[in-house]
This record gives sequence, structure tokens and C-alpha cells, in this order.
Amino acid sequence: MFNTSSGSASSHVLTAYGWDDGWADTFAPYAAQDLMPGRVLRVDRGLCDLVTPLGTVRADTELVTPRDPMRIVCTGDWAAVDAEGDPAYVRTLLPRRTALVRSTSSKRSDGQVLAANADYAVIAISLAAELDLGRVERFTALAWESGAQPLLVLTKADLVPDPDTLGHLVSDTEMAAPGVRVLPVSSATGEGLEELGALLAPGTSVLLGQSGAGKSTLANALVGAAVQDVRAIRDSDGKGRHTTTTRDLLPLPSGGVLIDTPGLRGVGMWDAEGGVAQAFAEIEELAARCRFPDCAHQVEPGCAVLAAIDDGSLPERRLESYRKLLRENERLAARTDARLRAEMRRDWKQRQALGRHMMERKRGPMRKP
Ligand SMILES: Nc1nc2c(ncn2[C@@H]2O[C@H](COP(=O)(O)OP(=O)(O)OP(=O)(O)O)[C@@H](O)[C@H]2O)c(=O)[nH]1
Ligand SMILES: [Zn+2]
Repeated sequence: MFNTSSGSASSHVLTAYGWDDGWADTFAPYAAQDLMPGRVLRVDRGLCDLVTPLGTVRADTELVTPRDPMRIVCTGDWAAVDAEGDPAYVRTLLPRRTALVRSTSSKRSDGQVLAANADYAVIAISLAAELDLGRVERFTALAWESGAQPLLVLTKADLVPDPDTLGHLVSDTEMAAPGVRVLPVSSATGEGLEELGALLAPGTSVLLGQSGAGKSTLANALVGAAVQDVRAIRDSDGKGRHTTTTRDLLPLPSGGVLIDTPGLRGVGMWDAEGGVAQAFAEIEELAARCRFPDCAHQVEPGCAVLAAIDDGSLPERRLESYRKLLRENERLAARTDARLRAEMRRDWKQRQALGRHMMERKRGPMRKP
């Protein structure tokens, strides 16, 4: 039996993979059933690899395969594993603290979970091209929606050698993402990497951003030699040759783990109303002070949003961007089954509450000013 309740989580071999007292508590009933805790490293058709106290275990996911795509096993999930049999079986998934979801491109408006239980959503925005604040906002909304704390990294900072220019790019990005830390980094020169590593320890981070933003290069730089090792092992046992897209979960040398997702080309919103509200927190705060509760911030007298635009404290671009993302979200929501949406909203609220609780237990620098 796997005695996870004796001793603190810090002595547990899964600690390097994000195991903590909270997971130990949630897992306790399963430990009593002789099941083993494990974290999903990657998912294959009907199978997944999990890291467990016995090392990496390949397990069948048949027993936990639901009809709802939102509940399919994904990288970062914590599970109770029955490792006695051959094959091993995933018996239960522990409730997710956070879930990064995107809409699939299929006509049926299904969500797809890209990563579970990330504490930080690291958004890579490349400085190689002109800064696209709309993209910053879209990714930030998606990140907030997941329940994870967003963190914006401006990649390829070596391409902007002038400190003043870089400073302006950072402050423009900060304006587009209130409450989010913005950090310029360069995988080429190593700038910002140590600071980023320190910010991400000891939690779980998921890396997202446009194709070509420099995510893989950044992941390699953060993980260092460890990534090469993992890849080499997978190739030698033949497991590296999956044709399906899988996400990897890798421990960072500075502490914490990193989930690397494949490029998110044209990120679709997925019922991200809450995320949009958080991404535009200053507009929501202003709107609460409009004279009319149903103010559309168009022509209404006593509109605090329009007043802020007039006095220059709110860029008009922000309001347009906010409206655009809300409209997009509404269109998507209209295509989505009402029952599923209600369920997701409930899940989301629970995750938000949990996420807040987790963040409060963390140290200062990631907090909102
Ligand atoms: N100058 C410079 N180029 C970089 C840096 N990081 C990455 N690049 C280059 O940017 C290109 C894209 O980098 P990737 O790491 O493959 O980007 P990605 O986000 O993983 O792309 P996808 O895998 O398509 O999602 C490559 O040609 C890299 O060499 C950097 O810090 N500085
Ligand atoms: Zn108004």
C-alpha cells in the first residue's frame, strides 16, 4: 500500500512533479484502496504515461474515458492508478485545480483540454515581429479562464537591443494585461531566464503562444539537458514515435514542472467570459461605476468607461478589444450546448476559488499590485 498520508508531502517522491499536501488529502481515500498516485506525463490513444512512486508507468485509461471531451485524461492530471495488473489502469482522475481549454476547429463546438493543474500560464509573445496587443489580450483571457496565473514573457529580447525601446514594449504589454507580470527573455543570450525559472518554482507551468513565438527554444533553455535525456529515452524504447500530438510534462532544474503545448495557431476562445472579464479588469471596475447598471458604454450619460477614455486613462483600443473578445465569446457560446456550459461554469467557479486559495499560499511577486 502506498502510504501517502504519513509524513508531509515534501518527503514524497512526487514532490518534484507538483505533489503537495492538498493532493495528498484528496488522494487519501484512494491510498486506502491500495491505489497509487500518479501524474500524467503524456497521453496516447487509450493509454497514458504517468510518473508514480514506482517510476514511469504506462496505464490504460479505459476506465476513465467519458463521453465529455472536457473530462478526458490530459497532461498534468493527477490520477489514482491500479498498478497491480498488467496493464495498469487509471482508476480515477483527481478533480482538476485548473484546466487550459481551447475550442477545437471542428464544426461541433467542443472544448479541448490542453493542460491540467497548471499554476502558471506562461504566454510567449515574440519581439521579432511588431507587438500585437490584441494577441496579448486574447491569450491573457484564455490563461485567466484556465484558473492559472498568467505570466507574459516577451521572447527574443535580444532582437531589441535598445533598452528604451524594450522598456516601452514592456509597459505597453503591461497596459494590455493588468495584474500580469511581464518579463523580457532571450533564449539566445539567457536574459531573464534565471528570473523566470525562479518565478515558476515550485508550481506547474504551461507554455502557450503563437507558433514560432519561441516556446520550444525557451522550454529547452529552461529545462536544459533534462529534455534531451527524456527524448533520448523515449526514442530508445520506441515510445518517442507517437504520431498523435502529445504534451510533455518536464521537471525544471530550478524547481517546478513545465508543460509544453504544441503551437496554438489562432487561439479559439472557449466560453471564456470569466477570463475576458479578468483580462479587462480595469474596464469591469469602471463599468461598475457607470450610472446605469446596463450601460453599454456607447452614448449613455454618466458612463465611467467613456469618461476614462475622454480623460486618457483608458486607451480606446482596450475597449474595442474587450468588445471584440466578448462578441467572439458570445458567438461561440451560442453554438454550445447549454447544459455543458452550465456545468463548465460551475467547474470554473470551483477552480477559481481553489486557484485563489492556492495563490494566497504562494509568495508575493505574482500577486496583483
Ligand atoms: N533571436 C532569437 N531567436 C529565437 C529565440 N528563441 C527562439 N528563436 C527562434 O525563433 C524560431 C521559432 O522558435 P521555436 O522555439 O521553434 O518556436 P515555437 O513557439 O516552439 O514554435 P511552434 O513549435 O511552431 O509552436 C526559431 O527559428 C528559433 O531559433 C531567441 O531568444 N532569440
Ligand atoms: Zn458605461
